[in-house]
Amino acid sequence: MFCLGRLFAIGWRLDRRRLLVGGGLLLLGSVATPLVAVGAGRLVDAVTAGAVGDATTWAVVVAVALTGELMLGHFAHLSYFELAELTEERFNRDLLRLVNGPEELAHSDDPAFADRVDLLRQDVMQLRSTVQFGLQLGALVVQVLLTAVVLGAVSPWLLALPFAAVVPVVLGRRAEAGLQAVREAQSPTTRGIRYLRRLAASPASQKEVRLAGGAGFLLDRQAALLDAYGTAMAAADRRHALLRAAGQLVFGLGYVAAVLWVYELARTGRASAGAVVLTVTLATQLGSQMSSGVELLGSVHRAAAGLRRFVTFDDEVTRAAGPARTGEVPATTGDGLRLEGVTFRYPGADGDTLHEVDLHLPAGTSVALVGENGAGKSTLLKLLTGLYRPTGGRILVEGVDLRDVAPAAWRSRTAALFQDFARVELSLQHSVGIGRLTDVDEPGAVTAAVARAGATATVERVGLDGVLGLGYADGEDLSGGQWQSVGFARTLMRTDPLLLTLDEPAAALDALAEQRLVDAYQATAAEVAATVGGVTIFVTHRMSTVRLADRIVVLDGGRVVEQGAHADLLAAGGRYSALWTLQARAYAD
Ligand SMILES: Nc1ncnc2c1ncn2[C@@H]1O[C@H](COP(=O)(O)OP(=O)(O)OP(=O)(O)O)[C@@H](O)[C@H]1O
Repeated sequence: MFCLGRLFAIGWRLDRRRLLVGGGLLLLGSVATPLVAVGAGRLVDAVTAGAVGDATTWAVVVAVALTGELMLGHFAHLSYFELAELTEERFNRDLLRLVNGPEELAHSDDPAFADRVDLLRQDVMQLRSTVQFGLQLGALVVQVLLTAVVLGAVSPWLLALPFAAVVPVVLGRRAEAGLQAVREAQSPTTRGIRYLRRLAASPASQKEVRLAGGAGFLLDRQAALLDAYGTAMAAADRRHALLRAAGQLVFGLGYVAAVLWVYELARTGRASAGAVVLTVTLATQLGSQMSSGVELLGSVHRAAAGLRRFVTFDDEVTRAAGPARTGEVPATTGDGLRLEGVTFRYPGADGDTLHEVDLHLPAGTSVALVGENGAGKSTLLKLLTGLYRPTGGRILVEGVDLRDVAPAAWRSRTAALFQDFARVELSLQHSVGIGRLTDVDEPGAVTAAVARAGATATVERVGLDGVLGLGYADGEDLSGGQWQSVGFARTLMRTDPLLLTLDEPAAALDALAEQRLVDAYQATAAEVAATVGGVTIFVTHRMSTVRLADRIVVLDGGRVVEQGAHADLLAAGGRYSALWTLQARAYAD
């Protein structure tokens, strides 16, 4: 009832006219159903008595009631279909808000979070029609009450039949709850099945799957998961079916008793033939009403569970966000960035990825971050850009703890190109422009960023209005390197960042494009250092680029093992020197 109350309130706010029209039409329709039974009974009595006039009247009543029942349901459907669309849109918006709600990204690494979002997506589809189900349920209750009144008028004993109809409804509801619990417990398996399907069918992975002849392997894994899912659901379905059958048996026995009883009344002259027809019709209608009731209650029950998940999720997101942080980003950058004993562990991970990192990056410094695969370079950037919070230690911006700064304020002063940069399949103007939303529709700003990123050739080919990618439109697909240049241009939309980070931004670029990128990076680094004292961090394995930085930081196993200028680190003869010599030798050979 909590669910229906809230959904009706939502429906009322979304479109009260449609809610009232849909509800009104269904209510009228609900009167029509028992009227058909009453009319049929009276018709039989009129025919047996030879009263042609009465028979005609009741025949018309039955015909009108039958037509009305069908038509009203049809018109009601038009109203609540529109309402369902609005409801779905509202919950989708809510879901997007909640998924993006937590200020940090830590939740998105939690598999349980993905499970929940998956379930919520399914819930939206359930919730969209719940107002309709609620209205139909209401109409059904009115029908059953009217049926009870009419049956009671024939014989008070017949009132037992509506009660017998409640048994299957209750048992069906219990069965549905059990089924739902099993479905939820199977969520990781269904997620796995969906993932394998995507892996086998997505254009990105299909090439490798095909070359490796891996389709069979993936199909086998999928079959194993489907098997596990099928076994769990089949057992639950059996229990569900047994409970429902038990309920229907109770009603069936009640039905037989009611028919025998009214037959007995008629045989002993205490009821007319019309009363027998009336009772049999009502009892039959009650049977189908009961089935609809079980279905509708099941749907409402599922929607209630979904709505509860939404409410709990909302509470948790709000709680996780903690009190709103309103601190300003310090205006000047003399001290720059400091990391003090920064430790970080991914949610659910067994160990720390970063250990007690101490770093001071004065304002205006250009930094190259070096280290083997898995050393923690990207993780450090995620912490610095405020996407994750350190699990220990603190990050200071101009002496202000990042924890006290409003996340949105800090993000608005950072610009980043991540290793797994997004391929934003919008028009080139928007794909780049969303790097700074205030200028998203400014062709001048986008053209300038594109030029600095060295992606002018892409604009010439596609045009600013040309859609990138083939995801949903007949757009222009780009090569990996071109996508990366577009991502770089997006990053450069922010012209005054206090922190600019590029994580292996040249991984997909050809030698010429890489050189252009390095030049653009250096120019930007110098510019932001001079104008706002911005710190720039470049992650790369290319030592010729690394040497250009003011400061080189070497990470190993999540620890800073060396830092300093190129010449000092070479002279120190440590890890950096070894890496340098290795690459230099490779080039010399
Ligand atoms: N979302 C995540 N959840 C759990 N562990 C993660 C996650 N992302 C990274 N890790 C782990 O953290 C460690 C550091 O990863 P990170 O991506 O920071 O390394 P990296 O130095 O950038 O490596 P590369 O040079 O390969 O890009 C790795 O062991 C990785 O498995």
